[in-house]
Amino acid sequence: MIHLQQLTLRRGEKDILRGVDLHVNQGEQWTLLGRNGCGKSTVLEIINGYLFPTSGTVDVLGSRYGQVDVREIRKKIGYISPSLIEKLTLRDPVWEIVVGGALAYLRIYEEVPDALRERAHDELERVGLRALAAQPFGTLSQGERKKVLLARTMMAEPQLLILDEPCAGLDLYERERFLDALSGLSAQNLSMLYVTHHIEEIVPLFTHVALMSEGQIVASGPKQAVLTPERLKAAYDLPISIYWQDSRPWIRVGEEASI
Ligand SMILES: Nc1ncnc2c1ncn2[C@@H]1O[C@H](COP(=O)(O)OP(=O)(O)OP(=O)(O)O)[C@@H](O)[C@H]1O
Repeated sequence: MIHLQQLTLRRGEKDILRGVDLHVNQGEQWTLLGRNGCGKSTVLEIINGYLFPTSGTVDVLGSRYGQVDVREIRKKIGYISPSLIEKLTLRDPVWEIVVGGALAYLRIYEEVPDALRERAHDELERVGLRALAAQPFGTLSQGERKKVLLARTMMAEPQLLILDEPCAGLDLYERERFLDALSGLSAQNLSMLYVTHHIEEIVPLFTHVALMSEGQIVASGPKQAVLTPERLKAAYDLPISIYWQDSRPWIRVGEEASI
């Protein structure tokens, strides 16, 4: 699904990426963790074809970037970036925002076929928001808006879902509802790459973790193998205790590493 090999990205005097390797296979659901500024969003922008590495190779959904029209690949990728909400029109009804995902439009200016309108309502149903379909997008809570983005993204039937800190700014309740909605969407033919600062967001849905530090992936693989106190300490420069409950990790910052 995603194969990044030895990616580097240099901007001026700064090496933003310093040899990133990442291999995401079909049916795997990944989270990408790392401190502020370590290069996570840059990696996502490269995968979406908005940034090009200085060196290294990028293969996404079987195509090598540089040899294909990335706009074609982008149609198969659902990308929920922090700036997406700002591009949408707050007075548009929720169902129209969702329909826009199928047409790759930010606003709808044409008659929407009934079948598409129905699909938008079905996607809203999947994330538990059908009742809000006619409401202006701007009247929804932050958590509801994030779930609308999810429904919108699924309209394009992506094979890859890339989410950059989708739960940022959500309260505990909204965060859990969002993660439930995301878990409800998971399917064998959909892979995810989810960036977060919060280890407890690595719900059972997620199978793999990549840990980034200073422009490199310092560990990657099945989540239980990667999320060890030693590795987290190295990545975050803090003593961190971790314990698992129902395949979900919880952390505590502190010296006593044996919870
Ligand atoms: N155009 C640019 N020119 C110079 N430096 C840049 C440019 N774009 C990004 N950077 C730097 O690259 C580094 C990585 O940024 P990036 O946004 O990928 O980090 P991140 O891990 O997503 O951070 P955060 O968790 O804070 O969102 C940062 O230090 C940032 O300042």
